[in-house]
Amino acid sequence: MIVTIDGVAASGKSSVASGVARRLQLPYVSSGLLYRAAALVALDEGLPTDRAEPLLASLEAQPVELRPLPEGNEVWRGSQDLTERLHTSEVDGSVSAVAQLQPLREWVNDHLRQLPPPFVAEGRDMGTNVFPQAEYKFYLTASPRVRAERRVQERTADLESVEAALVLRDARDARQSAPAPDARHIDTGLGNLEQVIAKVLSYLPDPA
Ligand SMILES: Nc1ncnc2c1ncn2[C@@H]1O[C@H](COP(=O)(O)OP(=O)(O)O)[C@@H](O)[C@H]1O
Ligand SMILES: Nc1ccn([C@@H]2O[C@H](COP(=O)(O)OP(=O)(O)O)[C@@H](O)[C@H]2O)c(=O)n1
Repeated sequence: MIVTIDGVAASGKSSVASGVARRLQLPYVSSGLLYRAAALVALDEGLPTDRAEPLLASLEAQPVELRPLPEGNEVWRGSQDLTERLHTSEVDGSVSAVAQLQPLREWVNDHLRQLPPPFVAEGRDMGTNVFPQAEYKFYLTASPRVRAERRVQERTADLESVEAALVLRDARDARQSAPAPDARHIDTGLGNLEQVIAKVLSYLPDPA
C-alpha cells in the first residue's frame, strides 16, 4: 500500500504523514528533504542553483541518502548527518530553484522509487508524478496566514516575512504542485493535528 500526502508549503504534510504512518506502523517518506539536501549542497559548495550538471556531478561524487525512519526522516551524505541543516531560511530560499531542474527531479524520483512499499510519501507530486498508482491520495491546504503562524515558530524570522516567503515558494512550486485528480482535499486550518490525522485515517483500512 502507498499513501500519498501532497500539499502547499507548511500545510502540515510531514506532521500528518508521520502521525498517519505511526498509526499504520509504516515508514513515512519526506520527499522535500531530498530537494532541500540538493539545495544545501549547492549553497555549501557555491554551485549555481539554475544548472543541473554541476550539482548532479557533486551528488554523484558524494551521494546523499534519505533514511525514512519511523521517528523522523534523516538525510546523510557519507558520515555527515545533514538533517538539522535542511530547515533554514537560506535553504527555503534556494530549494524551489533547484526543484525546477528536471534532471534533479529525476535524481529525487529515482531515489524514491527504490524504496520498498508499503509507506506514506509526502511532498508536492507524490500522487501525480512519482506514485500515480497509489491507492490513497490526500492534498493538504491551509491559508497562508495559518501556515505562517505555524512556521514562524520553527524559524528565526517575523510573521510577515515568513508568510511572504511561503507565498513566493508556493508560486515557484506551482508547476509540480497540482493536486492529483483523485486526491481528497483537507484544509488543515479547520482542526488540530490529531483531528487531521484522524480524518486521513478514516479513509484508510484499519491496520491489521
Ligand atoms: N492541524 C494541523 N495540521 C497539520 N499541522 C499542524 C496543525 N496544527 C499545527 N500544525 C503544525 O504545523 C507545523 C508545520 O507542519 P509541517 O508538518 O512541517 O508541514 P509541511 O511538511 O507541509 O511543511 C508543524 O509544527 C505542525 O505540528
Ligand atoms: N515532491 C516534492 C517535494 C518538494 N519539492 C520542493 O522542495 C521544497 C521543500 O519541500 P518541503 O516539503 O520540505 O517543504 P515544506 O512544505 O515542508 O516547507 C519545495 O518548496 C519544493 O520546491 C518538490 O518540488 N517536489
